[in-house]
Amino acid sequence: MGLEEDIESLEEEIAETPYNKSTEAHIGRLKAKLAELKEKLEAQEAGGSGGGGYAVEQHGDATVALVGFPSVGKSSLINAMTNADSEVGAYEFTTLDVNPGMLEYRGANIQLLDVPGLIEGAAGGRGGGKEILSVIRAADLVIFMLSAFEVEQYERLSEELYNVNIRVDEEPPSVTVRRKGKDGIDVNTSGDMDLDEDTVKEILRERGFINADVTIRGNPSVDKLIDGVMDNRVYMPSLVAVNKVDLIEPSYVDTMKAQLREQGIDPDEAIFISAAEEKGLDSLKDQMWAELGLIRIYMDKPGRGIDWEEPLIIREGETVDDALQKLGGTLDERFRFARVTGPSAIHDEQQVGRDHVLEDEDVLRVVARR
Ligand SMILES: Nc1nc2c(ncn2[C@@H]2O[C@H](COP(=O)(O)OP(=O)(O)OP(=O)(O)O)[C@@H](O)[C@H]2O)c(=O)[nH]1
Repeated sequence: MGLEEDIESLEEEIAETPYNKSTEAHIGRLKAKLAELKEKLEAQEAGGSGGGGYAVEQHGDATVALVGFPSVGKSSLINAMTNADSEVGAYEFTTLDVNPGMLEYRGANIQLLDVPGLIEGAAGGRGGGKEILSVIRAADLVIFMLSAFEVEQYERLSEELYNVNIRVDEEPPSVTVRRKGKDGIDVNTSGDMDLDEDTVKEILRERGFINADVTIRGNPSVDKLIDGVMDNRVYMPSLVAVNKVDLIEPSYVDTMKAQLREQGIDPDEAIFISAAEEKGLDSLKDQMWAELGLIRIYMDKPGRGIDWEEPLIIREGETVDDALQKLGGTLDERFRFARVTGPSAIHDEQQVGRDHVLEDEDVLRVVARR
């Protein structure tokens, strides 16, 4: 049997086995095996089509993937939000049918990618599906784009992403596994786990661990635990944008909101837009900014003063050291200390070291050796 058939028969077996305490460990083992086989298949396909996956070069400070069915308005949104002249890197995607645009917002360059092929069986690996998925996997944020008349499409979209191991708006489960020389598998939990130890052991053995210490925090499900022991899961935030709201009648709003709720989307968190009439775009940009966790650092350059026009863009939680890496050149080697004025500083011109955590709109001056 080929991998595909093996996967299919495992999926059938899982579907046919009732889930209860006495079958939990068995199901855990089957699901772990399934995850292994899928990983193998993925590696095989990536290898077969030109060697080791598709490295998508990152442009700008962050990348956002727009996913949605055909005709929901993805291209229109990219055109409305980006500057047509700044279509950096279009050549890279010509074979992938990915349509990029660069949005300049608060001094940051945010690359928007329209990935149209997703729904055409991408998760099953047909056509250019795999390449498209690797584009999404490399993104920092996913925007689910829905038409106001077809918000139920959300479910298919999120399923597709789940099936290719993209986890949106989920924290990675807290599972650490350390191999050891003997004594089998030892499971340590924080006490609130419902899964049996046997289930954990089955899953780990299936993953190839014979002797290991496993530490699990919280109360993961079988699927989450498997996520925690696999290497090919990616975690990213998402937003839901509902487009074409210019076309809906006021009387339809409640119906649409109810449909959103049925999909598990809080209507207050969805962003209602009209790409055609350029409405709601500021709010979308704002939310994107927040989800991406970008912050602006204004550099105070010797002899040139503070550059308020083109801030250095880094991420929330990053430090002076991260800023130095991003600035490049020899500043890193010559660094002596920095002076910070702004939200992260206790007082103006505070002297700080590499570990200092910066905040949005800090002014940073690097004092370096000559
Ligand atoms: N009324 C209205 N029409 C829109 C809006 N956004 C897009 N459209 C129209 O919807 C159609 C599809 O828009 P596209 O931007 O091509 O959609 P797409 O998602 O990129 O579609 P594919 O390229 O097929 O993946 C076009 O005729 C657009 O003019 C909107 O906000 N309001």
